[in-house]
Amino acid sequence: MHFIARPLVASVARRAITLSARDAAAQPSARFLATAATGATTFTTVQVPMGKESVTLHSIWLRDHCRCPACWHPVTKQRLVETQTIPKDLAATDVKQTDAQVQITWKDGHVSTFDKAWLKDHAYGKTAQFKDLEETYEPALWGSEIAQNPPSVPYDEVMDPSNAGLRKWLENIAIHGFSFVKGVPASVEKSKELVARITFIRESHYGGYWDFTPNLEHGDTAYTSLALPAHTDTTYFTDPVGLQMFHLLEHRGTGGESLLVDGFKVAAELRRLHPDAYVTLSTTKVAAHCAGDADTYIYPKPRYHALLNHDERGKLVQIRYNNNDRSVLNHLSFDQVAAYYDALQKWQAIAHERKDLEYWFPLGPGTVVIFDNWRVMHARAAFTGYRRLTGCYVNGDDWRSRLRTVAGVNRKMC
Ligand SMILES: C[N+](C)(C)CCCC[C@H](N)C(=O)O
Ligand SMILES: O=C(O)CCC(=O)C(=O)O
Ligand SMILES: [Fe+2]
Repeated sequence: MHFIARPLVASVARRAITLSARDAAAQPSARFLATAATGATTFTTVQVPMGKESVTLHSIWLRDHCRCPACWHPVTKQRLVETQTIPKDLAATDVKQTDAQVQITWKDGHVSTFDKAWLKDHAYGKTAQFKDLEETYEPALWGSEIAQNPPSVPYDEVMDPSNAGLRKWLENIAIHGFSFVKGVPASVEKSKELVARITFIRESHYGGYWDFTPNLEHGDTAYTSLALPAHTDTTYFTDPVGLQMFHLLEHRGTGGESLLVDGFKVAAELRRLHPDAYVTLSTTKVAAHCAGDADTYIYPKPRYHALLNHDERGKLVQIRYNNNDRSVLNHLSFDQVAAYYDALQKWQAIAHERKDLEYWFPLGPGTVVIFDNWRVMHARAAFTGYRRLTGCYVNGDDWRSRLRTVAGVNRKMC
């Protein structure tokens, strides 16, 4: 009986667990927020002519999005209209259209003029709510084959003020999740100048541009000569760092090779092979900490986060995984703990044991690597001897902003 029941119980339990993991993710507050969002309030609407067709939009939305210079600052692209002053029963006294525009006269005399192209982009309701109108770079997932042609840009091209090389460097990161820069003068100064082509460095309790050896200067295994398994950094920050850059300036000893693994590829494999585990790692939230220094004890707020994180359209946008830095599991139910470890080990079997997903390479003076810490995991082989690794962090928002500006992405989402 015991043996026969086990698979049945396990599968039912797993289904229940998956559901409860989902429930656990949809905390009461999320459920409350969902109902609150549908609270009924009546607003007047305007039938906006769009050529032969028309679209029904709320008057308050139209007035709130008025683009006249008194309502929307033409330079700063900031709203000036005070939304709270817009009456719920605001009525339009006249609506006129030309080929390219629609002009609405409100009963208070204010006139709002909209480009039809803008309205077409942003009119909500019938069409899908979440539109990303700006150019986005589709990730190209990779495995060990990336070694044949790793994304790289020569140093002097990145430093060229034309920004063509900088754009290539940033597009490499957006598409492949990482890029080398070769021919970098082997100094901290020149490495700092290089990263400054993107933007400012993200300071942390590790400092700004770090330059370290295995001397336990900080209470973290990165400051030892131990091997480090594939991970993303700073899972204990509320906002894990966006980029990480390494420039190994000196190593007198053996080992210490670097590894990159495409976390999005690992996630795609997990989804293909173990969809339940993908859901569990997308909905079960765990904690992480940084507590190795006497004067530092960091964990995020809110405290718990999933390993796989998606945007509002369900697109995977962030891997948050560092098994060494994960905190004690004391907030899950008995069954959720089992489901979590089952899913985690399925993730780890792909992330840590699939040679076909590993890209090992040697760092060294002159070779800089930079990677998207929200997507690409990094690791290090154990090493001996004196090893001086330098590098820095960069905020995710700031490197993505720099890419948009050098790529001339239009600002349709303002
Ligand atoms: C990069 N640097 C050596 C400064 C810090 C390393 C921090 C390592 C930490 N366990 C984490 O994963 O975030
Ligand atoms: O020493 C290395 O090559 C990298 C160590 C590491 O993971 C880190 O510093 O974040
Ligand atoms: Fe790391």
